[in-house]
Amino acid sequence: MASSLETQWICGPVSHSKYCPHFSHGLLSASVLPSQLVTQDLRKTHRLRSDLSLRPSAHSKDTKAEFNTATYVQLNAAVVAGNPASLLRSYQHFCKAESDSVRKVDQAATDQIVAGKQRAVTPKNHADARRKALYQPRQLKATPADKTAVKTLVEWAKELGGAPLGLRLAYIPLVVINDPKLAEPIFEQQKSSMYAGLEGLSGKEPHPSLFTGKTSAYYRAVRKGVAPAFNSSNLKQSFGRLTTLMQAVVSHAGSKGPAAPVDVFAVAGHVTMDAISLSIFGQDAGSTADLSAPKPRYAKLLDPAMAGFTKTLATPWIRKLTFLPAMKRLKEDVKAVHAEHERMLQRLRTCQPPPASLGAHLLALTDPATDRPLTDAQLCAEMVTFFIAGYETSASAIAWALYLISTHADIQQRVTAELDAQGLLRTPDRPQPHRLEWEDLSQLPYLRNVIKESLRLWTVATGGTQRCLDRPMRVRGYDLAPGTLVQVPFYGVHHNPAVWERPEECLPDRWDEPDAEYVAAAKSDGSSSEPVLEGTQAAGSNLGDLEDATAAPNSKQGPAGRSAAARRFMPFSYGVRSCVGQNLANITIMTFIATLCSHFSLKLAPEMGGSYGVEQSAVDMLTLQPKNGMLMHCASRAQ
Ligand code: HEM
Repeated sequence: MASSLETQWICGPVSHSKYCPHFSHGLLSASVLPSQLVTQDLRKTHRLRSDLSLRPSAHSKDTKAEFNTATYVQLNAAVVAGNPASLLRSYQHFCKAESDSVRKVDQAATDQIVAGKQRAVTPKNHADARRKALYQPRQLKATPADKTAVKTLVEWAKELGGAPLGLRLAYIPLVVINDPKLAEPIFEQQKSSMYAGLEGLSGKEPHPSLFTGKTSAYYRAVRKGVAPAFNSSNLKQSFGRLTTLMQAVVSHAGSKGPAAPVDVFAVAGHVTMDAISLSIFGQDAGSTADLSAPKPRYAKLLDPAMAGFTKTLATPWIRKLTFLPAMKRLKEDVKAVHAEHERMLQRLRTCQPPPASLGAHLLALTDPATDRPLTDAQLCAEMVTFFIAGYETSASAIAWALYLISTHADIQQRVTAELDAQGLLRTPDRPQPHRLEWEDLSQLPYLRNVIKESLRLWTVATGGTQRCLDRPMRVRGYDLAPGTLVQVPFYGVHHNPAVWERPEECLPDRWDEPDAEYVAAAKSDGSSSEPVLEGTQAAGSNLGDLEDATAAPNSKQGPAGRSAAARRFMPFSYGVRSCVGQNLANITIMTFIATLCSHFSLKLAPEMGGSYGVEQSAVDMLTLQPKNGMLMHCASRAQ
């Protein structure tokens, strides 16, 4: 007998509404997660921590009532990820932040005593100063309902590997699932209405795009029409120009010398912007010509408008309240970006992009409703989508992979050895290695493994996908009603200890295992003896005859001989609405990293604050980005 999820909701009524700039947290903290819930998480993670025999914090008694904003954000992320390991890591960040701020207070007191001002340092003053440093005060009180809620949340997270978690989004049930087996049929459901919140960004006349729209006849026509632009033979045609862009990166890093750090995230942003421009127009956008600029010109316009839209995704109506200074600013940002989109559209209509390009495929599309070419509004929405979906995501993926390489000497050494074997490594004896060629890409399996491991550990699309159920579904004995929102956070899936061995460790060799992208049969079958899903159709593509550039990596077939295996690796999502640009992304990431590592040895700059500093600076703005860039010292291999 199924229990009704309605009686099992882990959250009490929404009692807190804190605006939070991070999408997946913003989504929740704006309307779902009572702050008390998070407070209680802290208490609970104490237990998790001691379960795992970690040293208790000196301040553990104080954490029950107050904590700082950074921790709040971190823990929200962990809750969304629904994963005990991630909760734990967040808590460790919290303890480290705590001890850093307290250490500063202690140091100041010591300095005063040394300077002969010991009378100013009374025990009370000192205790007050420590307390103030510990918490940017946020008084939070937990209700009994919250306590029960958190117990359920953490117990579920721990025992079920995080799936499913029930929350409420503005009183609409939201279920978070990070068990790949349970998540599989969710990918057949329509995207939630949240995506439509991005639609005003492309132009004055908003139109659903490949990314934001529901799976409709129009959607299918567009996907079918653009997918061939991302197949190997078409991408191969612009590969030479991509490697030319990379020569500019090599010159830029070389000109800095080993002493001055290079922000590889910013540089990658220039390259990915040009790569998408190349793909659409057959010409780059000139971004790579000025790699010292912090951002490409278009990104300077797009990023503030995108950030404003992201923050208001769950509440798009708020954008109309232009008497609010933030909304007035957003209106101006959007106006500027619309003007730029207008220019880009004119360029697309007049530049005659090469036949293999994405632009040519876009211009050839027809709307099945009218049987006519796309209107300006439609074309603009599609064109802009590719920049929004592809530019920053690919740059972040490059930055995270380079971060792993630069902080793991053994990994960097193996990447280098592989490049050397291909004659791609610059050495004193080989000052001019051969330029990366298309055929080289398939000869770098270890680098490919490193990139996959990085996409898993540093899942760019952290929050994953959000779908809306169009029919009743039963998930692990819980009945979900039509209209329930279901979120599959890819970060949570990729860190789920129920389906990954040592999920928090960077182990590129795991990808050498056969079927590494799928849940091991024993685990997926053994995780639950009850039927986990009922009332769902068998998993299968809705795309019919669609020629999908991503068909192979997202095949629903699973590994040979195990057609029902669930896919656990989904950096580009899964199934019908998976990333159409993933081939371009993979090629750009691989080309960037192979070229940079061929010419330079990489070391994370001390300014980043080591791994701790990097992890602390990761922000989730729809995608996981290194907020402070990714500074690296690039030492030429020619010396
Ligand atoms: C590392 C880089 C990238 C990552 C991690 C990534 C990830 C994703 C994910 C997770 C989705 C599904 C989103 C959802 O369901 O909410 C998606 C969709 C999409 N991506 Fe990417 N993406 C990347 C690069 C690109 C590039 C380079 C392009 C094109 C230039 C692109 C174009 C798209 C489009 C158009 C969609 C919507 C597809 C559909 O619904 O049919 N992406 N991407």
